[in-house]
Amino acid sequence: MENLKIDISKTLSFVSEEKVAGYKNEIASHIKALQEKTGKGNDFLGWVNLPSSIDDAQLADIEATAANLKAKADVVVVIGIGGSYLGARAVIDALSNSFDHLMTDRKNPVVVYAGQNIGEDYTAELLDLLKDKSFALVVISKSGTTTEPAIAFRLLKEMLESKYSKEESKERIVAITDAKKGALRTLADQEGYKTYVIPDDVGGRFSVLTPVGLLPIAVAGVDIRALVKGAQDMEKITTEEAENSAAATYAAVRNELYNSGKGTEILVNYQPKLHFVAEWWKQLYGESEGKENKGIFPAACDFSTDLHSMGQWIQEGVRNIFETILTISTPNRKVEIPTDSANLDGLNFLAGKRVDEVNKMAELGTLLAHVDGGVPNIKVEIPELNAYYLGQLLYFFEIACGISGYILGVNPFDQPGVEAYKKNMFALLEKPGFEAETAAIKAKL
Ligand SMILES: O=P(O)(O)OC[C@H]1O[C@](O)(CO)[C@@H](O)[C@@H]1O
Repeated sequence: MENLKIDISKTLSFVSEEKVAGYKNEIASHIKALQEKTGKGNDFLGWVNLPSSIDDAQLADIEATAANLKAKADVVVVIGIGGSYLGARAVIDALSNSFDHLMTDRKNPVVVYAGQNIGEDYTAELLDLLKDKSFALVVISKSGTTTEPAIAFRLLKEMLESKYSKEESKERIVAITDAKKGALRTLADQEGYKTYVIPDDVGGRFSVLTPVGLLPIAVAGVDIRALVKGAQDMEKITTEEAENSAAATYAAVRNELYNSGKGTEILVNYQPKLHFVAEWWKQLYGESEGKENKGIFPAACDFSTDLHSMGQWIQEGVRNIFETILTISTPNRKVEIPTDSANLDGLNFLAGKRVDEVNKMAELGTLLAHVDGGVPNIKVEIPELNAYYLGQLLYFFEIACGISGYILGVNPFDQPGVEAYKKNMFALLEKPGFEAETAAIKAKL
């Protein structure tokens, strides 16, 4: 059976193969440090062997809860932000019909999201939508105090409780949070909600394979067993192949590109369903590496859509970028381009070809043009877009991120910089306890 593959040949006119291979010894020691939990941030390494630790009972319990929510609700609102949101959305969007929300005759509820922004119109429109819908809530917050999901949960819980009895509402809320501490844990225990634990040693951006991701993904009807199996296999492959693995190669080449002045990486897809995989990847790499005034800036583009907006910049702008193309060998569906007798658009030369053949030539043509234009290209390829290969891909990016962060020399498992905006926001909102910060910030305005 084929596995995820990496091809770095189109970076090798920019960085030397010897230099990329030269990271191997260092990488071997970083993988050992991740496995043995001896490196920086070692109290947040629970994700490293997470796939292989997931057992049948855990999956069965999540599937049972998902079935319960499916039976009760037409709409399930997943409340969370950052790592408590992006993993679920990445997998659900990648594996659902592109027009899922318009599908009738459904087997699974529509999953919608809240608490990932503080847009008042978004919030009002969601509340309007839910008035006439049978709905349930999956609230996800490790800390239980993150402002965005806490506001959304307060509003949605109030609405749920006014629509159903208090007792029924408890059956329609699942909380995923810390085992012992935090506001959400306290509330969930008081109210008797069904809960799942976010392990202490798994940070938000590495939590997609915990109930944080698995429960919403199961609610959407995705096969979580196949997803976990893919991640387990990639864990095994990476452990066995270590410094010769695809993850090690990715970590090495992106660091070598960074050291040669390429400070921005654009994750490129040719399947719009992968848009949120890129959003998940952006948080994974951005929060892990962007610190101590260092780190590759993780950006993303959906091609060929964005070739008609960002293509000019990528082809001819500042030469400080490289691309990582996420490619799917074979699409799940088949559509052939028809013949047209008038041929006014001149496309009869494509008649009988599959749409994906055109897409693949757009991909190859773009790759060659961008490399000629001074943009190194890495290619990460999975055979098909399904739960199994997505599981491989998620773990591949996670382990490569850990290795890459250690090469960079930072602690890839903290995110101290995220607190700055929160502190200012609380000061501006005059949160009790922030009196000194309020006075200081008001003096700046
Ligand atoms: O699950 P919580 O505690 O609400 O945090 C959500 C997100 O906020 C952060 O702590 C900071 O953005 C992320 O790491 C995390 O994924």
